[in-house]
Amino acid sequence: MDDDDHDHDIDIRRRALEEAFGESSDGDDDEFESSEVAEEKEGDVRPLTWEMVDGVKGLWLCRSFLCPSQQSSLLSAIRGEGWFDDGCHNQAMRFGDLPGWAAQLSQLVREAVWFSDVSPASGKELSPTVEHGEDCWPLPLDLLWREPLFDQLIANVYNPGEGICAHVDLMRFADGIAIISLESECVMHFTRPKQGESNNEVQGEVQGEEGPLIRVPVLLNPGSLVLMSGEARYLWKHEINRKQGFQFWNGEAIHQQRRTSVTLRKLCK
Ligand SMILES: O=C(O)CCC(=O)C(=O)O
Ligand SMILES: [Fe+2]
Repeated sequence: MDDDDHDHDIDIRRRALEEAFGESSDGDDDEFESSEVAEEKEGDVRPLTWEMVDGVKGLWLCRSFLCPSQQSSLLSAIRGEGWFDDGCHNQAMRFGDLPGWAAQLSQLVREAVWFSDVSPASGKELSPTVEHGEDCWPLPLDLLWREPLFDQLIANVYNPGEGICAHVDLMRFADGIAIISLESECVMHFTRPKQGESNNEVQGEVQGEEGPLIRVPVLLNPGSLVLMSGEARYLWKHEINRKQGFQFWNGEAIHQQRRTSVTLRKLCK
């Protein structure tokens, strides 16, 4: 991509971000936005860098997906739904037409993929352009351009110590799943049985109940976006174990606080 193309792309992305987070003309309370975000728009557009997670094909992480003010706006929008007001519920699901803020979030996911930079850390310093293969996109393009991109959301609130057991998301959901993390950071583990291909690319091996497992930890910082497709979505289980003694990153225990996440998926036809 030459400099002109790059500037043009940044321009498009800036406009897209303005549309998603800009001053609301219809006064819809449903939307999430903030004046800080509006100020940020005047300045540089933050580069959205994507990392391919080593060893887990189809797993991508964008650590800088939402800046702090966007994270606060999103949290306020979620709280504004009143789903968790009674203190008894820690999960809410919506199908079909998503609230305005979730539709905007979906749009931001699409833009984050379309205007992505693949991380040099992954050893593949590529900007995805048409001449590169599908593997260079954080989400395969047929999924990226489906309509709607997502029609189901789950908001989860986890208190310290609470997580989610190892699972593959239900087959009623199509390929291409997004997870946005807010508040406390945490480590999500991806696991799959050791037998099979691509064993030489793995970061860790442990003994699971069903035999040896390949285990790949991923740090989900607040504001990060995870995308799972293909093998990451269908062959690997994901899990967050926040019980005492399980949340470590680089040898250090993670200080746990409340964590909120939004998972966006599409129902199969
Ligand atoms: O809360 C998360 O980060 C993951 C949620 C999840 O995996 C699910 O709801 O299927
Ligand atoms: Fe899941």
